[in-house]
Amino acid sequence: MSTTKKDNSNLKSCPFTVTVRRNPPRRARATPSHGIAPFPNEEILSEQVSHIPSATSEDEILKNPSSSENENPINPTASENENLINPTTSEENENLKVFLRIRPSQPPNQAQRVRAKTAWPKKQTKNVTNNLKKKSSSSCISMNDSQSVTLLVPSDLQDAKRVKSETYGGFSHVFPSDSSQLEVYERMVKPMVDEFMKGKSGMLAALGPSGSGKTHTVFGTPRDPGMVPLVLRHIFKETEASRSYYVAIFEIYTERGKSEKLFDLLPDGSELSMQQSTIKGQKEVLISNAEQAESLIAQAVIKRATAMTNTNCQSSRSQCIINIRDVPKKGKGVVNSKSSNAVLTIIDLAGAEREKRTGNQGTRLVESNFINNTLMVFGLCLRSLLEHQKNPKKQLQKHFQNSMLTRYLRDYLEGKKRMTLLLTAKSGEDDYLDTSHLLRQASPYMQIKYNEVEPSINMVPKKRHHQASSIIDCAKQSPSLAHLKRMKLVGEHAVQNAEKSVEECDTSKKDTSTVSKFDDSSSVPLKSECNSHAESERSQIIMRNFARVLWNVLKESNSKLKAAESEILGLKEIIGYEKEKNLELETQLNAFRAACTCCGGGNGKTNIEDCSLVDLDHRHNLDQEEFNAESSSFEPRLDQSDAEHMPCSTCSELDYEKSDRKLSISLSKSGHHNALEVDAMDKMPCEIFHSESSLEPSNEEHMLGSTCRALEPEKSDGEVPGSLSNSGIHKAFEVNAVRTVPNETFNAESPYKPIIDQLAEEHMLGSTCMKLDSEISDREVSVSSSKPGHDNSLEVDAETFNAESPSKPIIDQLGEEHMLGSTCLKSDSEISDREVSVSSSKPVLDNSLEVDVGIDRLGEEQMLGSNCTKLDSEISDSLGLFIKACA
Ligand SMILES: Nc1ncnc2c1ncn2[C@@H]1O[C@H](COP(=O)(O)OP(=O)(O)OP(=O)(O)O)[C@@H](O)[C@H]1O
Repeated sequence: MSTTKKDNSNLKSCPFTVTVRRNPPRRARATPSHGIAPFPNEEILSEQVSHIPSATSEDEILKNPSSSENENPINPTASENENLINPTTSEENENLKVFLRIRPSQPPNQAQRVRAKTAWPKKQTKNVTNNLKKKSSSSCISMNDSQSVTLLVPSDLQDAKRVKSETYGGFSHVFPSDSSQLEVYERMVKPMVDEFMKGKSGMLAALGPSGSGKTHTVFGTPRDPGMVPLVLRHIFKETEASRSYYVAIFEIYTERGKSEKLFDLLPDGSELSMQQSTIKGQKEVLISNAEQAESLIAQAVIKRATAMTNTNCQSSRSQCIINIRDVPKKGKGVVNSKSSNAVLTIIDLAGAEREKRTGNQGTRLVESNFINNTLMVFGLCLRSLLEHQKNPKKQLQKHFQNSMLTRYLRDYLEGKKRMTLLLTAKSGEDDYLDTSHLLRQASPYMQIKYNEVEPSINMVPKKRHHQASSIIDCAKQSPSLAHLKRMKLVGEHAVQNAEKSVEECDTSKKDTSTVSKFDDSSSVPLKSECNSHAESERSQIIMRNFARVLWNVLKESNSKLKAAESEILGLKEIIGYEKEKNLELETQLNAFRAACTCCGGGNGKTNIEDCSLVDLDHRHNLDQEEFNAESSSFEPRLDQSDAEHMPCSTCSELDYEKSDRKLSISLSKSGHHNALEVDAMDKMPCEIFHSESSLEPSNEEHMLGSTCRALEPEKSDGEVPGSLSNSGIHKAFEVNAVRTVPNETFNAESPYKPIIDQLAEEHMLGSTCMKLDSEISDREVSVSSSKPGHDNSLEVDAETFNAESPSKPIIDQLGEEHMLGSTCLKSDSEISDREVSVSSSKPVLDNSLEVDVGIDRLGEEQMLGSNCTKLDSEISDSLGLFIKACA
């Protein structure tokens, strides 16, 4: 009652309320002039309430429904005051009925509790908490009369957005927050049920934001049953012995937002499928009493997908559809005039959700998107229907195709069948946006007219009579012609009815798809004719569509085939090219082998003259596998890809101008360690080679490239042996340049080992691995690369005459690539005689090339390709050529 008082006060203030009409189509309709009480004052309301059966009088209502509607004192639509309270006139029946139910605001502590239980605490911002405090203190919606409401803008929004209050009218009825389930049933659902009992199909859909009371209205609670249980109670009270009902209940749900799915909510129900507007495999349960039906519904509700959100602790995550179908029982030749296949559909739509409000995340958010999307499509369908009705030039859009729900409800959404909408709204201040959105969206739907709805049951026998009489003739004609002719007999809505009858046949077929107990003696011949007719048409359509789809698929696969063919051609070309390349490489390899043989193979010392014949320009093209396969003691092992440019620059530059010398370079790679060791052993009194340098992995990159070592054995004769070994994972490549000159001036040996990390090797040798200038003294320089296990090391040892300078740059695997590639060694032996030996050995798993230059797998190709060993051999041209050949 307190709410009523509040509503009354709101009513008084109504004339002073500024009404903002944002969009003309949304404008509230003028209040009908035919004597609607402006607002149900307290007396009227109390009178109404007294009429509305309480829990005790419920049975009473259900006891007397068989009495004529006009005699039913409980049904306000039939009472004398009907027009005063419920403005549904025969005219208005043409329109889509939109009811509005306002949910009572929750007590603050209850609201708090709901949120405390929420699964998404993170999204509870300060604003929400503040709003919570304000909540229930004031209402955002006030009833003007039983058909209109005013939406009051909360003060904070008023200030911020200068939004004004809005009035929405024209509702079939507005249920205040204190209205009971029975009242709602009586006013809204009972007329539908009555029509259903007469054989008219009908549909009721509950629409509204999350937590606004849709599920409560549709299903209710055991103590306060909702529309579905009340409908079932009603129909079973009224049921004649010859009638039975089938109940089907299913939901449309999205699983992780992937696709929409249908689930049968009946016991033993499973996933269903949908073809066009028909649900396949849907079960129906024959119910014989209200208790059985209610327990069935209760079980289904338990099975339904629900989850906790910030707005509702048990929020529906799916669109739930309940079908109650009226099927006449087998009678002994008695035809029930009321027999029909009318279906009463009640839909509890999932609530529209605003992310801010619900605080949904993850799966909930995906579901939320699905729900909102479906509702949007639902709204679009109705809007399109409205626009089409207003302006027939505007085509009826096929929005219904965009969701399962709308596909299923196509007839309703295209205005072919009557539907009723129940809008549920929350009245809290913080619910303003939700409520405003709902009313703005849905209130125009009440302008939708039903001019082309299916004929009532009274027409059916008539129509069927005509049909029956013409069927015999029609059977002889072509099915479609017969069909059209048959439809012409129906009357002024001939064409419409022609379509409808086919649809009806379809629908009846749909409806009876899974029911085995169907029997109607009166309509069996007609039905079977109709069914076969529809069946053939449908199968034609299906076949046509199937052929079209098949054609498209074939076209697609044909184009794919063509693309694949052209790709194959391209690949063939590449293969041909690769083969050519391979052949070329093989010839080079053979030439190389010949050259190696001339060197005596293995560790034998190089015959410079012979080796000079070997052309090393293409060594980087040599395939490593081929190398490995037949590498004897004299085979440089080249890396597949990394070594490509290594020899391109200056692997080693040796100037043997005056002195004898020995140069050895070795690269080893073992375990996870890569090292490039450069040992320069010179026989010079090597002040130069007294340093030992170990390079950290990260910094190694250019170290050898820049200042590895410069050796210039210019005066002495030299011997340069090089070796590369590669054993399975173990590879070693050694380059030794040994120059022996009787002049034993230098006793210093300078083995210096810059140790370079795998990653850094790439450029190390690429720049200036070593520059050895042994201008005066004889010396011995050895460069070796070995790679045992996963360990790579490149060692360059340079030994001068007597002095041994321990300088070993150890370079890691990846760094080898350019280290040797640029200036690994540059040896110029201009003046002195020298001996260069190149050897590569590979005993099964072990390859070693003991030449002057030894390069690891990764680095070999480029190293030797460019300037691995650029021997300025004015004295011996063949030396340089031979070292190239090694690559
Ligand atoms: N008229 C009402 N009287 C009493 N309680 C109500 C009423 N309407 C709703 N409620 C209560 O409000 C809560 C939310 O209602 P309900 O679950 O029906 O909302 P909903 O619109 O179905 O939400 P969703 O779309 O998230 O499923 C429930 O606890 C319900 O009992």
